[in-house]
Amino acid sequence: MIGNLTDEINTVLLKKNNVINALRESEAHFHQLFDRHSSIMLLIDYQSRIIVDANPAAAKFYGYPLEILRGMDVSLINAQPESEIYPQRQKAIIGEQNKFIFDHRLANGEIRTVEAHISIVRYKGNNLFFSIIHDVTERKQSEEQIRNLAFYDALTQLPNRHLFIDRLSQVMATSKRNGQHAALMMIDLDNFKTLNDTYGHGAGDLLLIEVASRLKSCIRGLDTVARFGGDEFVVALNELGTDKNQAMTQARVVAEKIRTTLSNPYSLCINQTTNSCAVIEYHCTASIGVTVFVSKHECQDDLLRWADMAMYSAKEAGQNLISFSNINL
Ligand SMILES: Nc1nc2c(ncn2[C@@H]2O[C@H](COP(=O)(O)OP(=O)(O)OP(=O)(O)O)[C@@H](O)[C@H]2O)c(=O)[nH]1
Repeated sequence: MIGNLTDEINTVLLKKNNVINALRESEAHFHQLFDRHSSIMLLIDYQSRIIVDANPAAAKFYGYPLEILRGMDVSLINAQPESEIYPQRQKAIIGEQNKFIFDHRLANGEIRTVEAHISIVRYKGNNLFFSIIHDVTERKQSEEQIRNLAFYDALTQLPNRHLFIDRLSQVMATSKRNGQHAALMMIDLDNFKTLNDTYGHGAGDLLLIEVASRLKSCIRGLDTVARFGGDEFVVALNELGTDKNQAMTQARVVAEKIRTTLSNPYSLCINQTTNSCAVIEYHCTASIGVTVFVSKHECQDDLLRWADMAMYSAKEAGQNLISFSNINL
């Protein structure tokens, strides 16, 4: 009887030892993998936000000695405010999301964009984030460049026609919702071709860049200015008054500001191919067509056509003028 019991106890103890050995072996395997892997890996206690463990690849990437990185508060690495990190952390804890984009600060102060693949592991009795980090800074920059090429004019950095059409839809939707008027302006430079023909394309480019900057200075943050192409620019004014006459006056004030600002002399640096640069003073004006609308039944094409027609009326009436479309009023 006692002999049987001793055998059973021995069997249980043997099994327990086997389990402990297996666990130790598995932990040793994990650590070997963790230490030798070329991917950046962090184990973070998500309660205290302390980096419990980091591998040599992480130390190399972040630029801290391993013994400093281990035990460091992860908020020293996070370059974003806690208010942005907190909701992400909660999603990782409940397993709703496991891939995140963060800005991480290296020891030398440089900010890198990283993609963190996070899973929850139990390690030495604690629940930890096991985070595998990929540096995606260059990829994000390329994506940003592609986005810029698709939506922004390369010369002036203003939104292009594509982005403007989208913004105009938003302006129309806002007007439909709140009953406030909005305005669309078509701005075309007068005799711009002469500048290109006289001083070269480079001088023309400089003027277009300056025009873009002056246009931006004439509008509010909620308005949009874009380059439609060539020497043609467009402006959308948002949230003008609900009263038609008031909205017309507001649009006229902005159009007049644009007209006078653009007609101020331009200092252009020509002959940029050589090291010397001759500065010329150039005068250029613009013809402006305006359509003021409260979005009910109008479609974008009509608005653009009306503003365009008004702009041509201004050109035909002698240039450097503002003309209002009255079709939709
Ligand atoms: N420098 C430069 N010129 C451009 C660019 N895009 C278009 N152009 C030139 O802009 C000019 C536009 O021609 P028009 O619309 O006839 O210009 P305009 O002389 O202002 O004529 P009006 O509008 O009737 O006053 C052409 O000479 C184009 O070659 C650009 O990116 N840079």
